[in-house]
Formats: sequence, C-alpha cells, structure tokens
Amino acid sequence: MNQRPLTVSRALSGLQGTTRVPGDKSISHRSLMFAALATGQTRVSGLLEGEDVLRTADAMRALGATITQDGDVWVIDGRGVSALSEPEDVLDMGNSGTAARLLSGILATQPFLSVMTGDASLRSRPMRRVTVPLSETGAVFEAREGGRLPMAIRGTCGAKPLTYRLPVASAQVKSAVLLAGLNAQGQTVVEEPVATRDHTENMLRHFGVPVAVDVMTDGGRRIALTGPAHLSARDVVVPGDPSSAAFPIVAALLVPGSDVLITGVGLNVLRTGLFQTLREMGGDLEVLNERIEGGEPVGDLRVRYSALRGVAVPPERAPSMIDEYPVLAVACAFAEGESRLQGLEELRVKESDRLAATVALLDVNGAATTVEGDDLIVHGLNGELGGGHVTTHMDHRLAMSAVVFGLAAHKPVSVDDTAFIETSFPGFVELMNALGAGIR
Ligand SMILES: O=C(O)C1=C[C@@H](OP(=O)(O)O)[C@@H](O)[C@H](O)C1
Ligand SMILES: C=C(OP(=O)(O)O)C(=O)O
Repeated sequence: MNQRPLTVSRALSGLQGTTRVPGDKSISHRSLMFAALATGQTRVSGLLEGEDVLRTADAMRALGATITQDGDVWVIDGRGVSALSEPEDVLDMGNSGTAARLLSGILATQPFLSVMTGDASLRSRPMRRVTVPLSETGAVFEAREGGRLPMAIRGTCGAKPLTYRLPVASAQVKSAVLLAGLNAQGQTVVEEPVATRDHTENMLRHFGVPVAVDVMTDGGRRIALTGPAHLSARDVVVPGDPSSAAFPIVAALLVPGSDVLITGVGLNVLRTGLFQTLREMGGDLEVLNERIEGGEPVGDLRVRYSALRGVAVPPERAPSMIDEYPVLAVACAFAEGESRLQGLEELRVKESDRLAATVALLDVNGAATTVEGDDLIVHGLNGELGGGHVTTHMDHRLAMSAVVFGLAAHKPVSVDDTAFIETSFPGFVELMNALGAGIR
C-alpha cells in the first residue's frame, strides 16, 4: 500500500447532514466464512468492502467457495462444513486479526495443509491464543518464534471437540474454537468470564446451527454447539458498523455547531459501550427509529456538539468498546476534567500497541496522559491542543482518531499514513468532507 500522509486542520464550521457508515466488519467477515461453510447460495447485502473483508473473500475463494457480486449484493455458493479444498497458495490475511484467527478455527478441522501470512502488523500479533486451544482438536500448527505468522496448519480429520475457558476476553478466540467445533465429533463448549461480541453465535443460529448460550453463576457465558453441524445458506443484511460510526460521532461532539444523523448503525448491546460512555460524558447522542434488521438491532444516531466532561470507564466495559478507545481518548482530551479508562491490556495486541500509540497521539498534540498498569488516565482540556505529527503504525483506528483530533484542535495535526483506513472504513475522508469537515 502506498503511504498516504495527511494534515488536518480545525473544521471551520459545525458538521452537518445525514450519512451512513460502511457495513459492520465483524459481521461481514463472518457472513463470507459461514456462507462458504453452508450448502446453497447466500446473498449478503451491506457487506463492508474494506481491505480486511476482501482478504477473507479471497481466502474463502481459495478454499473452494464461489464468490461473485451482483450489483451491491455479494453472492456466495458454499461448499459445506467438511468440503473445503486445499488452497494452492499461501493465504494472505493482510492487516486482519479477525480473518486470521477465525480462519485458523475453520482450517484446524479441514484435512489438508494451509499456510497463512499477513502484513507486517499482523505478522507481529499473537496467534498462540488460538493455536493453543485449537491444537487440542488434533490439528498441528507450525508458527514463527513467539507464535507469529506465517504459520502452517495441518488440519485434522475427525477432530476432537474442545471445552475451553477463555483466558482473555476475545470474541476472535471464542469464534475460532466454535468454528472448529462445527466439524468436530461431539459437543464443543466455550466459557467466557466476560461477554464479548456475539455475532458468531447469532449468525450460526441464522444459518440453522443450534447454539446454546447459558449465563453462568459468575455472570459469564457458556456457549455450546454440537458437531458435525450443518449450515444452510441464508441471506444476510449487514448493519452499519458502530465502531466506524464512532469517528463521525466523536467529531460531531467535538466540533462546535455540529448536528449529524448517522442512519442504520448496529446497536448490539455487546458493541455499544462507547455510546453509553459518551452519554456519561454529557454527549448529546440520541437513538432514533430503533428496529431489527437482519436479526441485529439497528437505529439512527443523532449527535450534536456537546461540552464534554471527564469519565471513568470500568474494565468490564472494555469488550463492548474495545476498538473505540483511541477515539474515546481523543474525546477525553477535549473534555473538562480527568478521565480514567481501565483494563486496557488487550489494546497492546491490536494492529499496533494501541495503548502506547494512543498515548503518543495525545502527548504529541499537547494533551497530558498517565498510564498506570493497564489504565489510561487522560488529563482533560488544558490550553491549546494540536500541532503534532502522529505515527499510526499501520493502524486504521489510530489514523482516524488522529483525523478527528485535528478537526477539533487549535493547531493542525499531521498524520504519517492514512492508507490503512481502507481496511475498515473505505471513503472515510470523503464521508467526513460531505459533512463539512473540509479535509484537503
Ligand atoms: O471478533 C471480532 O470480529 C473482533 C473482535 C475484537 O478482537 P478480540 O477478539 O481480539 O478482542 C475486535 O478488536 C476486532 O476488531 C473484531
Ligand atoms: C482490532 C481490530 O481488528 P482485527 O483484530 O480484525 O485486526 C480493529 O478493527 O480495530
């Protein structure tokens, strides 16, 4: 990817208008994978056509699914749970942790050899969190030092079903284990001490797989399914991604005079921690026209400029807003008073070390921060902000957070590379400009 630097100046007037953000990334990946594992034809509308999801589409094609486009609708002819074919070449998952980890679960129970790699960011991210449990199926994983990609996967025939308690709050690990369970012999169980996004459970049910979810006495969840399972093709409607909506929302809260409506945003309660937090900060964020679309709750979000105050975000809220912390930290930098964001250990293993990169983004632009263990403390508005150069480390969320910072700052913010925004939010700068951001 060619590097795309950008300098962003304060928006001259409030952001105004109605917009729609691209489809949910988590649901888009899953729709392509599950449709490939189903028998019959699945039509997906609203699919995120971002780089990460396009890598998943390429991988599922390489494994034997037929994937075409009919206008805006993606059409997938599936192969069934046990009938994928050996890929002829290395599977390149680009920048996407979700693609690499969920696919590892699928490939563990396919009796052939696959080799997976990714870009420099993905090649630095931990894969042991999936290979440790998945090896218990009988599959063999050979990865680089530290359990990093590239990695070879020798899938197993007659896989053993797993019972696994998640040591980290991760929907990717949960999903990898459940996907392996689809083609194992017997009951697969995942226990999660803290609930993480449940798109895998919801979509498996949508494709006809019985998935039992029980709340445990400690408040966690126990998820069970029985293999071998059969998935039947079912059409999918992908809602707008709340993690993408986060950027225009925070920008509208911070730029005086803003009044923006974002339609069709996914409102699954395991994804909306940021919206709750912004309201606690005094943000004027209203949900209109709440409805169910394609089995997921969606609504239109009206957001107006608001004077924000500092907030304390408890660690148990982290899974419901995990990708939103960099832009939340931007909001905190412009809020009155101190904010304390707790329990951010998982931020260290995203596309970049997002805790360190977020601290650097704020510091270089004059906003004071402190890190105490896994907690980030942002010391709110004091003096003029901006004027810094932000290093994004191949991380789309850092790049978009820096753009939002620049729109609200007193002095222009320069960003080393915005090209990676394509992974999750194609057309981001254009969308912001249509609302009046004036980014050149
Ligand atoms: O399951 C998913 O679709 C995702 C889960 C989260 O990762 P973890 O499971 O690593 O927390 C999130 O950060 C990622 O953007 C998407
Ligand atoms: C962490 C993210 O994605 P992934 O893990 O799929 O790379 C993200 O989109 O912020």
